[in-house]
Amino acid sequence: MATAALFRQYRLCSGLVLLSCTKPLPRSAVFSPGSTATPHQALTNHRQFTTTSFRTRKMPPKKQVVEEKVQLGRPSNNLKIGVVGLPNVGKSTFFNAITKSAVAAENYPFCTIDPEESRVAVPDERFDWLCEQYEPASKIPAYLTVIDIAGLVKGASTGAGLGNSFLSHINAVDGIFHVVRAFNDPDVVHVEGEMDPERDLDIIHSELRLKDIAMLTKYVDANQRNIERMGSGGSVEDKKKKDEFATIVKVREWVEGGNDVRKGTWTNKEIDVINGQALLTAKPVTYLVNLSEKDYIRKKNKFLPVVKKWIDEHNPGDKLIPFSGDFESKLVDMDDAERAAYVAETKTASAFPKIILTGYDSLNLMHFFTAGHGTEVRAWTCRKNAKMTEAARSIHNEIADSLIQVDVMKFDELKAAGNESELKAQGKLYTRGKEALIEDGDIVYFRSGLGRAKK
Ligand SMILES: Nc1ncnc2c1ncn2[C@@H]1O[C@H](COP(=O)(O)OP(=O)(O)OP(=O)(O)O)[C@@H](O)[C@H]1O
Ligand SMILES: [Mg+2]
Repeated sequence: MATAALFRQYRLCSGLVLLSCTKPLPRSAVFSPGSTATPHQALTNHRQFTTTSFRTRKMPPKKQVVEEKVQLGRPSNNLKIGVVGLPNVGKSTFFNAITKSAVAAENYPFCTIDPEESRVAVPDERFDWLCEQYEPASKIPAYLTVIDIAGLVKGASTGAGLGNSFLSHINAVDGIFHVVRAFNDPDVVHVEGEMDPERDLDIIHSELRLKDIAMLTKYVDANQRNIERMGSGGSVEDKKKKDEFATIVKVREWVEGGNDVRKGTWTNKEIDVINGQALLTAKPVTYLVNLSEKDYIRKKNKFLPVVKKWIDEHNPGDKLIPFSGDFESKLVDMDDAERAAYVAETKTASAFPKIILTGYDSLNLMHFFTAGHGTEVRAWTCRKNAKMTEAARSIHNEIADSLIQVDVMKFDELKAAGNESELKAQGKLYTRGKEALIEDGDIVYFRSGLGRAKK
């Protein structure tokens, strides 16, 4: 009763103080139940504070509004990466080994026709540490979805090989693992005859670009007359259509100039238009160079510098990772002890952890964790720079829609503290609002209107 009365008084008094001020009060000036100052004294203190501070303090610089950069690609937490390349270069061999699947991977071109999809766990030492700490009944890592796609040949964009439809399979993925053959095995047929990774890169690169040009041209042809009819004036809607048309023409010129869409510098408005077109060369690419086992173990292959040079010239900044389909297939078929012995004997490790992490990163993905003692430790995938609400959406829409606030532990601080109770005792359990950005590796607890977020 007494507390309620005090609280009412506090609200009334502080309301009075705040109402009579034009500027927000500094913390020290606000009347509070614990303070010995009366509301009047608090206000006087505040006035003294503001009068002196006007003389001595400079006005803070105006805050610059930084426009958030729109990202190329789908804004989803469930992105997929497709394995692309010429026929018979080892795409299905790679897919089988990395996803521990068993799709047909035989020595003849167009062995794969329909796309195959599978998931691979994203390796993360932080996840392993959390599992040791929380001893959960269920351990669910983050996953990357990989899709094995049929081989492309020269002229695919105009229907050659098994046709244009294969390019539409690439349309359905968000990023590309481009497999380049650099193993020289006369028994494995090469669709172009001789080995020549530079030519192979040119073929895939130009087929993807030609398909984009065809899609952009289709748009231009369908809209040109309409845009011309609009003239220079027009409604807001007309202006929007004209801007969109101008962007498409600009993007087509860029691609016709031999460039991939993802390497252009685009404004946010242009990116919105590009994202509406699902262009193939807008997708991020990681180049995977398939070596013989011998070359992979000795870390030497005459084609590697050629591929590197090609990437630097055409798509600087894109990642190149050498691997060996042969070596990886062998490792997958071994049991743990055999694998460890083979890795030690050859002094060579699998390229897969690096490939998975690079692919995941190229899609702008990261993960955060939920962890409960004895229950579940789980890594959830979301886009980099996601707000708490978007991150919550990767768990459940209803949690995102009724999110109130989030308890956050930082992984490094948790590890340094040793456990959750010690971390809390150190005051390092943070509360974040739903608009705050989530960071890679955060261990979170979403507090939503639904009650406690399911772990
Ligand atoms: N690093 C390697 N060294 C030697 N042979 C390899 C290597 N990688 C794959 N191969 C062999 O190449 C052949 C073709 O492989 P795979 O079926 O995986 O190719 P693909 O790219 O999926 O072909 P397609 O486009 O026809 O589906 C298989 O016989 C496979 O064993
Ligand atoms: Mg295949």
